[in-house]
Amino acid sequence: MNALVEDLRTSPAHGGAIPRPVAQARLALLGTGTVGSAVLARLAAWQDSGFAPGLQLAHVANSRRAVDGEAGLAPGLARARLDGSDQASRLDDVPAALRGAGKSIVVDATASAEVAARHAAWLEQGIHVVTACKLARGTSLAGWQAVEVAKSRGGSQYGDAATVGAGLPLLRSIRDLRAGGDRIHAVAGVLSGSLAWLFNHYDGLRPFSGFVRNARDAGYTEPDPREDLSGEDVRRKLLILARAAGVALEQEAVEVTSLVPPDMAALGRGEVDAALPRLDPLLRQRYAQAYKNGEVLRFVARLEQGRARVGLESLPADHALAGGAGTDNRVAIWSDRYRDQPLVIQGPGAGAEVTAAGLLDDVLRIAAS
Ligand SMILES: NC(=O)C1=CN([C@@H]2O[C@H](COP(=O)(O)OP(=O)(O)OC[C@H]3O[C@@H](n4cnc5c(N)ncnc54)[C@H](OP(=O)(O)O)[C@@H]3O)[C@@H](O)[C@H]2O)C=CC1
Ligand SMILES: N[C@@H](CC=O)C(=O)O
Repeated sequence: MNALVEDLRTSPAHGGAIPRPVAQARLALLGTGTVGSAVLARLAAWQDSGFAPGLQLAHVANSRRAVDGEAGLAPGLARARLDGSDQASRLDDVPAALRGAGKSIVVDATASAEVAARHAAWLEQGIHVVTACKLARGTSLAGWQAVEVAKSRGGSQYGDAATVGAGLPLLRSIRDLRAGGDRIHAVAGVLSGSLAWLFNHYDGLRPFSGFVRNARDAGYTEPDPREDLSGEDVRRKLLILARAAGVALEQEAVEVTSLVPPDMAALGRGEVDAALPRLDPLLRQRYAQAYKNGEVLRFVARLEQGRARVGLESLPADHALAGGAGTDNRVAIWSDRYRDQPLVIQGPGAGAEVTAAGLLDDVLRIAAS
């Protein structure tokens, strides 16, 4: 914490977390990797402190196994129960596992297209979906529309705060502005936590590929880091933001400039790590050019005048989009209200804990609604 700012946790006025009276809700957690494990850890801490006692963990699954708990699984023991389970993971089993008193909520902490393809069907059955995965709303326009239709047919809610900015109040702000009668004019910024981290750390001396491995090991990248490096993950985030802003873009409408050379894009997933050094020459050259101009590299997404694009830019170091540190996303939003000076939202845009917190904020909101 910044030494100039008083840490409120040490202030006598600080009362800690307020126990939250939520109506009963049954959760199915899909995915127990980087993000899913942090969801379990947060639920376990809540259980110990008595926060949100109405939440019950009814089903936990990864791609291989599943475990059910009619009376609720203890979040702190769920991983061990899952590892010892001989029940196969089957998405068809999820609705039955959620049956019972209270609201039913699927928490999608996977990067799976197969799981994303179920979101609309679950919503249509009245099961709420909270997701970190962008594949249902951030790919085809038809997929986005299917979620909208299913929500209204099922009277269900879709929690997507964690899909952009790892839970930063980006989608919420855009929706609140529109709900207040504003029109969004433009959105521009750094939307990738891993690419932010990479370009905040890369020094042009040590190989870029080494930094990619560090970002992956820290849990910032997608399970396949090419999703980040190719700009595809940022394309999805920009599409989700654009659609929330009222711009119904098809995915092909976003111009994406990838950092991944074609020979690396064609490799199987298991071959990617050894091939990462193929990134190094291009990045060394782009860094040297920017450095010579007194500039910095940032991977920027822009939605301006109906045009959407994503790619690496060389920006003056004092440019409005060049600020931030670590995994910070930094996004500027122009609207009727913020015409000259944009609304700027900045904060960590990747990482297990912030993403899990974003997911569970949506769970609490839905459970309490
Ligand atoms: N990491 C971050 O900072 C952020 C991530 N996200 C999003 O969160 C999602 C998860 O990312 P992350 O945790 O890093 O990924 P991981 O690869 O660490 O974990 C993915 C999990 O999904 C499981 N899975 C895959 N298919 C299925 C299936 N059909 N049914 C049930 N579980 C399945 C995997 O199972 P198995 O263990 O068997 O392989 C694994 O446990 C991604 O969509 C990502 O975009 C969003 C914001 C930030
Ligand atoms: N890989 C993503 C994680 C969050 O969505 C990123 O780097 O931003």
